[in-house]
Amino acid sequence: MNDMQFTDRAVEQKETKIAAKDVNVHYGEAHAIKDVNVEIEDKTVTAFIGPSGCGKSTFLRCLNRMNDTIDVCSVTGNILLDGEDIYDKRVDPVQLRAKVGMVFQKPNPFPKSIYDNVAYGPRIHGLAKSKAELDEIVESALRRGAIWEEVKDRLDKPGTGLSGGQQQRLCIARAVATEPEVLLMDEPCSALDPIATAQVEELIDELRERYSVVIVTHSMQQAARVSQKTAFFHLGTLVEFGHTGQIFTNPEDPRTEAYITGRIG
Ligand SMILES: Nc1ncnc2c1ncn2[C@@H]1O[C@H](COP(=O)(O)OP(=O)(O)OP(=O)(O)O)[C@@H](O)[C@H]1O
Repeated sequence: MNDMQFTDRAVEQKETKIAAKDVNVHYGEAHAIKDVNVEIEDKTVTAFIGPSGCGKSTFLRCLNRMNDTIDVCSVTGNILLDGEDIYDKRVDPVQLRAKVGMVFQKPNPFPKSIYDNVAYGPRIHGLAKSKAELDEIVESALRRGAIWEEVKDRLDKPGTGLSGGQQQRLCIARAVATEPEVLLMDEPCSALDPIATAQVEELIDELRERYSVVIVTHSMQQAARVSQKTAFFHLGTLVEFGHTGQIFTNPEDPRTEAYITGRIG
């Protein structure tokens, strides 16, 4: 692990954005997440790592109630966003997902123009009062997605006509267009080539100035490059959570050490 680069060695404590308390997730009889407690900080990139099937994506989906869409899935415990329980029955999941945006493994632009991909969320949430205001929101989101320069002359062309890496940055622009507070990313680079991966990683580093970012990744190099905090999951349990540098260089739990040295997974 000595060849890894870490983004931020400063041990700077940020405010808690999301607090998970005693979270358990079942798919029918299968117990996928076991008593997870964790505090995710604002303006920080947190990486979820661990072997395939350990529950990273399941836990990520708890954070914006995406698991609600899976019939057999039940979630217990509390997940607080700025101290408010997101599973409270007064919370509208659609509003919640505007605040806690998500970017998926495979870029999934809508079959619409580049402009409409980004304008969709702001339109349904009534964020713009005029066409000029909507234009501004779209431009600003595409800039934050680091793709404005590449698409500004073809905003009316289909989003699906872009390269994979451009599509993923468009999806990031779409996610930030509704002014989220948290961005969840489920292996956002796994369908991208190394150049597009580097661009998205650079973008993730910029996004943390404004958002709390949580990224699921299979690549320990990626976790080391982009995150300040790392959570290691194993068999549905959160085994270890701490500063990325500490997790990779001086893990406390033998299971974490076995994973990062390639002995499990
Ligand atoms: N929709 C579902 N229905 C039933 N079981 C599921 C469902 N999604 C996940 N699981 C189960 O929950 C467990 C955790 O899966 P999950 O996808 O969260 O793991 P993961 O760590 O993200 O894996 P990977 O790295 O392979 O994506 C696995 O045993 C998986 O089979």
